Amino acid sequence: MAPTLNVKQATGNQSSWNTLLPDFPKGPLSKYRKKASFNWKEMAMFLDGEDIIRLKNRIFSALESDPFFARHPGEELSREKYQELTFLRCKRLFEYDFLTQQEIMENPLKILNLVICIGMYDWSPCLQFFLHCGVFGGTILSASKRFANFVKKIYNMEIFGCFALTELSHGTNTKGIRTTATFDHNTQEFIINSPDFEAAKFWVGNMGKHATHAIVYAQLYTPDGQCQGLHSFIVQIRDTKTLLPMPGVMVGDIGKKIGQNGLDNGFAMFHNVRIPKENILNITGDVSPEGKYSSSFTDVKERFSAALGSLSTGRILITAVSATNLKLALSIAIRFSATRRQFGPTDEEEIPVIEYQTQQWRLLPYLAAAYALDYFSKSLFENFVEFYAGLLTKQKSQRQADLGREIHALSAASKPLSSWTAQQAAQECREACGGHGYLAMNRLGEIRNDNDPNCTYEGDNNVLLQQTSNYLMSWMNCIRNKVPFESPLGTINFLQDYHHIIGWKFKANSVDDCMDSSAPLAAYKWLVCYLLRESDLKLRKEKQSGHSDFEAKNNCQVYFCRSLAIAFVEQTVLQRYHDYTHDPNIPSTLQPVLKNLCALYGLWSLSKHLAVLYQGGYVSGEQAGRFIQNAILELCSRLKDDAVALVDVFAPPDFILNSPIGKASGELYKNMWAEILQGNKALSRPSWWAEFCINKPVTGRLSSRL
Ligand SMILES: CCCCCCC/C=C/C(=O)SCCNC(=O)CCNC(=O)[C@H](O)C(C)(C)COP(=O)(O)OP(=O)(O)OC[C@H]1O[C@@H](n2cnc3c(N)ncnc32)[C@H](O)[C@@H]1OP(=O)(O)O
Ligand SMILES: Cc1cc2nc3c(=O)[nH]c(=O)nc-3n(C[C@H](O)[C@H](O)[C@H](O)COP(=O)(O)OP(=O)(O)OC[C@H]3O[C@@H](n4cnc5c(N)ncnc54)[C@H](O)[C@@H]3O)c2cc1C
Repeated sequence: MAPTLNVKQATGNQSSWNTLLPDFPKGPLSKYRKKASFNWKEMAMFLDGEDIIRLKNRIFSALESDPFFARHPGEELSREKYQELTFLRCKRLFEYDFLTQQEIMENPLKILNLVICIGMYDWSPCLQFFLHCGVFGGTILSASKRFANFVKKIYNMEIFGCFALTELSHGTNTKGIRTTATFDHNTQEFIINSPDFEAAKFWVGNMGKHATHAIVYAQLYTPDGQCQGLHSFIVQIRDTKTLLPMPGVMVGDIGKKIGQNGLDNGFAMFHNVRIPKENILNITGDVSPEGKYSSSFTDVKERFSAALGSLSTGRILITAVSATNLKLALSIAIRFSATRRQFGPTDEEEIPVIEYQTQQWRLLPYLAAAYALDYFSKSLFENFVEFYAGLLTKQKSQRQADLGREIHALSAASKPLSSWTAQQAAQECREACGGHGYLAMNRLGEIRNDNDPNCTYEGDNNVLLQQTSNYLMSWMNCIRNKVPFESPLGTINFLQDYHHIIGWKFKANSVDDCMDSSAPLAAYKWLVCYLLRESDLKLRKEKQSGHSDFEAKNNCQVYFCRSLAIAFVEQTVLQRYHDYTHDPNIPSTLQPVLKNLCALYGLWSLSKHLAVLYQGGYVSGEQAGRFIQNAILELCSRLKDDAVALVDVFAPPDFILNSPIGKASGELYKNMWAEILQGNKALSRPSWWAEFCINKPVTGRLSSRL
């Protein structure tokens, strides 16, 4: 396995911890904080390092003291007001300019932390800012030097951008995109057209109300009438002085969504919109003044991959964004569970609900997942930084191409894993907080609804998983013929041992044998090899029985390729986290709890595949399954007293978390009560009081109309 994030952080000393990480107020959570097996400040310093903690503190305290970011408890904003406020907040982010180019160059992980910190406050301004600077700006920046003028205008907000790939009738199927860009060599322009309303660009973030420019994906037509496939173009859609639509552009807002309503998602139709020739993003191809098409990619498939390459950035970030939502939801639910008391062994004493086995089993595996996925998303981001550096320097090596494929395969499965885990966790956390979890002020509904589109945008989860299984299946020939192979990040290297691994059996003879992550890791390696073999066999059988490639692939998804992609990415996340937590350089004060988290994540994830493990003969007998289940319960019980400290490590300050039941003091009732009474109309008589008091209904008056 290629090196990932190293165990490199110095934890500093007690006094530096106290300066950067102030103590929490004393209160009902103190009891659990005292019981923790480790010091949460040491863990935070170890995981993030001093530099990142300083950055986080800088961002959080700027937002907290800025009136534009003030919270308004009890107030309900209209969608229009929320969109306006989101834009004002986005402008403030420009004014803060939290990261210099120098800082980004020195430590690119700071960008990820910037996204996470702003998103922890609210995803709407975060996405608005990132879609403009990162997706719109980043795509243009990596295209070629000829866009320097655009780049300047992007980063001083002279223009505002969006990324327009999806259309009303096509999203996932990018080959089906129907917007056209026809080159007119007489005027040296491209003419952009939407053939009909079903080809209108749709769902595009920032397009609804305010973006002035869009990266528009369209089928490129050269004057010889040839379609050269999907390419992207910079198209001005609104006047920068008036925000009115440009001639030939019909642009608008798609309406209220389930979440993220500060963000204006929009549609646009183009009618003979002319743009200069230079506005083609010449990443995969270009057109000469005479209208001749050229591309550095001879292979059409390779050109298509490169045209969609920028989508991997979003998928990697969404892996981290979802892990962040997981952390937010858990911070609230675990602090609540450690302070909420119901029932008890005696009539006198009620116990915190976290003491119940079911509550532990419902929450603590997600806590373990939060740690594992957080680590994975950061390590994948670091892999991506290497790839992006290659793109900027126009690397054309085989390694660069292989790295792009591997990162695509990993991010196409890590986005589904992370977004689904966060989605399920947000619901579990909501229920784990009982009725109070359903009160909007406690934020679990917002977290759940804002996380939801992570499962869909930047590629639907179920379809993306097919990309990962295609990648894995592509090694089958090498495996069959025993041809050596490896990948730049080494994530598939273990498949060289396929013929040996496929014969492995579950070795644990006791619960104790399962308590280290090496046990689930071995099982995962077998599971991936088994599912690979079964998927390959199934595909070949489907083809032999006369099905077309399309039908055969379609018939191999459920229980085969889909499970393969999920098992592979879980295995990869676990492998990386296992290597990390078992590194001898981890401080001895932190290693035991980190190892417990890793083992719990591995066993809990694996337990969802128990049926296949039995079906394929890796485990047999009643005992094996019982060992795994009992090990999960034992790890939950061991982690129970560490849980509050483990969320203290990643929970943002109260102002950012914005949940009375999740506040660091643990005074859940006082905090909720205070917020309820702040609601601006909580105690007032309703404006429609007379409808009850004066205008009484005449019972049965309308029955004759039925
Ligand atoms: C802070 C967080 C940011 C959040 C931003 C939120 C805002 C949201 C924005 C958006 O949603 S923008 C729109 C996003 N849209 C999509 O992601 C579309 C999803 N669909 C696709 O990406 C693709 O069409 C597909 C489903 C991946 C592939 O479809 P298709 O079946 O037509 O092609 P294939 O034959 O499978 O692929 C051909 C070839 O290309 C390779 N490839 C595809 N994508 C990539 C990529 N990104 N990078 C590298 N390579 C790629 C694919 O693996 C095939 O290669 P081979 O297998 O032939 O080697
Ligand atoms: C909040 C939000 C913001 C967005 N922002 C942007 C943006 O800024 N720019 C932009 O261009 N787009 C944006 N999108 C669009 C987004 O990228 C698409 O919605 C996404 O790619 C999924 O495409 P779709 O909606 O067409 O789904 P569809 O492809 O129609 O999927 C519908 C269902 O069919 C299933 N399905 C489809 N194909 C297959 C298959 N081959 N095999 C099995 N099942 C299949 C899917 O799993 C899914 O369940 C945004 C979407 C949302 C929700």
